[in-house]
Amino acid sequence: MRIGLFGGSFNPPHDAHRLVALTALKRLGLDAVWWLVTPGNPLKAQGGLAPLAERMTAARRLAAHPAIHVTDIEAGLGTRFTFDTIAALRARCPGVRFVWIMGADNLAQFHRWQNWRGIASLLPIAVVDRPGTGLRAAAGVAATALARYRMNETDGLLLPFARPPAWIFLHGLKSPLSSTAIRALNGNH
Ligand SMILES: Nc1ncnc2c1ncn2[C@@H]1O[C@H](COP(=O)(O)OP(=O)(O)OP(=O)(O)O)[C@@H](O)[C@H]1O
Ligand SMILES: O=C(O)c1ccc[n+]([C@@H]2O[C@H](COP(=O)([O-])O)[C@@H](O)[C@H]2O)c1
Repeated sequence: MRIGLFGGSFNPPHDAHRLVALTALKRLGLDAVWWLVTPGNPLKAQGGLAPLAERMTAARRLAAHPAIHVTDIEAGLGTRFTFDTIAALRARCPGVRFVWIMGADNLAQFHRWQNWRGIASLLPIAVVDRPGTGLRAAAGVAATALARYRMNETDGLLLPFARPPAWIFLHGLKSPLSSTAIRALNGNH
């Protein structure tokens, strides 16, 4: 089993989340993508964060795909830091090949995540391009530090089997959508 882990605030979820998941499913040859709806991103202020149950319901409605599973696994595990979540999932699912999926904006600040080098040594990572952030991400601290482990974009199907550290930057269809913009439209910052 090859499973993509796509963590996010999903506050609210939008079509770009679905596009990222579908891109990863196809380009990495995954069996499924699990959306890990976070109880709260450790680096983001929690003001304005909708309740987890509300974000779960909206994410399930939006995902609507047999290979996308929307979960609140981090609430169940009692983890918030991605390193802890991945370590717990790997211990529970020894036969599964997990891949971490994130947008390019998160690669740009990946070096601020707790034990980010540890995350990169636990599992392969797929970064999906995002308008306005791709160049900054590709030249950032984490991308530079991990440069020698970057795989060719055409080798996506090999990524789930690669020994970490290993990562890939997927370009292709890009969506400008963001939860921030949707909250602003709804008058809810
Ligand atoms: N338009 C997009 N293109 C590529 N990746 C995206 C896009 N929107 C979100 N992502 C990625 O999806 C994951 C979850 O993102 P998140 O739920 O924080 O959405 P967001 O739109 O970035 O929210 P906010 O605007 O509140 O920061 C992250 O890895 C993020 O990089
Ligand atoms: O572990 C960390 O230190 C860490 C710091 C920032 C973000 N994350 C995770 O990154 C994922 C994307 O978060 P977000 O808010 O950009 O959607 C989500 O699963 C967060 O828990 C994790």
